[in-house]
Amino acid sequence: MQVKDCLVSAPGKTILHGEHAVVHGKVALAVSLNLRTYLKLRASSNDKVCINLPNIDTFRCWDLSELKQFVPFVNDKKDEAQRLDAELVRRLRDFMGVTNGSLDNGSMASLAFLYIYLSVFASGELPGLTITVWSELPTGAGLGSSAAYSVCLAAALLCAAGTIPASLREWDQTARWCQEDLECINSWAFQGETIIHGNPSGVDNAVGTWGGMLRFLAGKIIPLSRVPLLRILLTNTKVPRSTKVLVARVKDKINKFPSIMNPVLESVDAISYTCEKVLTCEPITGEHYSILEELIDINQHHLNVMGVGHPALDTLCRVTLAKGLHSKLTGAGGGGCGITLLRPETDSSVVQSTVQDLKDCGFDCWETSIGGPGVQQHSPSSVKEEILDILDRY
Ligand SMILES: Nc1ncnc2c1ncn2[C@@H]1O[C@H](COP(=O)(O)OP(=O)(O)OP(=O)(O)O)[C@@H](O)[C@H]1O
Ligand SMILES: C[C@@](O)(CCO)CC(=O)[O-]
Ligand SMILES: [Mg+2]
Repeated sequence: MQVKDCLVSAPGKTILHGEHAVVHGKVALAVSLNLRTYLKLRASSNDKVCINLPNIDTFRCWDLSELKQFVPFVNDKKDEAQRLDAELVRRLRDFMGVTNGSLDNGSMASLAFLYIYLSVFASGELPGLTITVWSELPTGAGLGSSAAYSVCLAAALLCAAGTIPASLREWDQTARWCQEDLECINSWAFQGETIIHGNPSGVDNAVGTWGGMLRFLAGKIIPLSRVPLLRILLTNTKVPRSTKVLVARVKDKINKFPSIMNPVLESVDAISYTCEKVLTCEPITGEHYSILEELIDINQHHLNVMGVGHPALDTLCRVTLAKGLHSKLTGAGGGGCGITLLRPETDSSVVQSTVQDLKDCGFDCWETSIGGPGVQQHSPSSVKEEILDILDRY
C-alpha cells in the first residue's frame, strides 16, 4: 500500500488559568501560540516505517514485518478514538523495551507514534512511510509541545489512511478540516497525549486542533472569539520538567489532603471564570487590567500550593514585579515557561529592559503573538524554507 505524502502543522499553546485544576474537572482558559510543530509524511517503498525527531535526537526505523505482529491485537478501526487500548500499549512497551514509568523523550514519542500508526492502519495493509517532525516550540517546557506533536501525528496518519480526506486542494497554500474531521484528529491526538502524559485533560490537544482562545471544561470546548488580543511575554526558565510527573504529583497531593486541596482547585476555577468575564468586557479598561494582574498573582500562589512551582519561576515573578508586571507559570510548571501580562500601553522600553533582566537570569524571553490557527495542511511553498530544509534533510 502506497500512501500520499502530506505536510501538516499544529500550534503550541499557553494556559492563562486552570492548569492542573483542569485535570480535575475545573475550567481552563488557553490560547494558541504562533509557534508551531511541523510534520512531513512521505511514502517509502522499502517496507520500513521510520520516524525522525531531530528536536529530541530520536531517529528510529522498524521493518513492516516486525510491526505486523501487532495487527491482530488492534481493535477494529474506529473513526473516533475513545479510550486508550492498554493491552496494545503494553505490547508496544514490551516490544520497545520501555518500562511503565519511563520518561525518556524518544521512547514516549515513538510509543505515541506506533500506537496511532497501528490503530489507524490495522484494518488494511500497513504501509511503509517516513515521518519527520520539527518544532519551533521548546520541548517539555509548558507550551504544549507534546500536544502539537500528537495533533500533527493524528492529522497526518488519519489523512494517509484515508480516514479523513486531505484538506488541501491543488490551488491551496494551507487548508483546515471540517468540524467532524477536527473532532476525529482531536480524539486521536488525545490518545497520543495519554501515552505521553498519563492523565491529560485534553485542553492542550484541543488548542492544537482548533487554535484561537478557548474555554475547556471536562472535555467541552468553547471557542472565545470576543476576547482582546492580549500582549504576553513568554519566559522559558529552561529548567527541565515532565508534565507526567507533575500531574501525578498534584493528584497525590489531592488524594493526601482532599479537604485542603479541593478548595484550592475551586478557587482556581473561580479565577478562570472571573478572568473570562473580565476579558469579555467591552471596552477593557485599566481597572480590568488590574483585576487580570491580581488574578495572575493569586493563581501563581495556588500553583505553588499545588507543589508545581520552582525557584526559577519565583525569580521570574520577582524580576517582572520589579517592573510593575505580573507573571505566573504556564502549563505543568515545575520549571519550564511562565507568562507575563503586558498592558496595551506598556512602553517598549519597559518590555525591553524586563527582557534583558530575564535574559541576565539565564532565561529565554520574548514577546509573543497569540491566537494562531489550529492544525493545518500545507503546500510546501507555504512553509518557511528553513523548516522545509530540516524536514527534507532526513
Ligand atoms: N518536537 C518534538 N518531537 C518529538 N516529540 C516531541 C516533540 N515535542 C514534544 N515531544 C514529546 O512530548 C514530550 C514532552 O511533553 P510534556 O508534556 O512533558 O511537555 P510540554 O507538552 O512541552 O509541556 P506542557 O504539557 O506543560 O504544555 C517529549 O517527551 C516527547 O515525547
Ligand atoms: C498540567 C496540565 O493541566 C496542562 C499542561 O499543559 C495537564 C493537562 O491539562 O493535561
Ligand atoms: Mg504536554
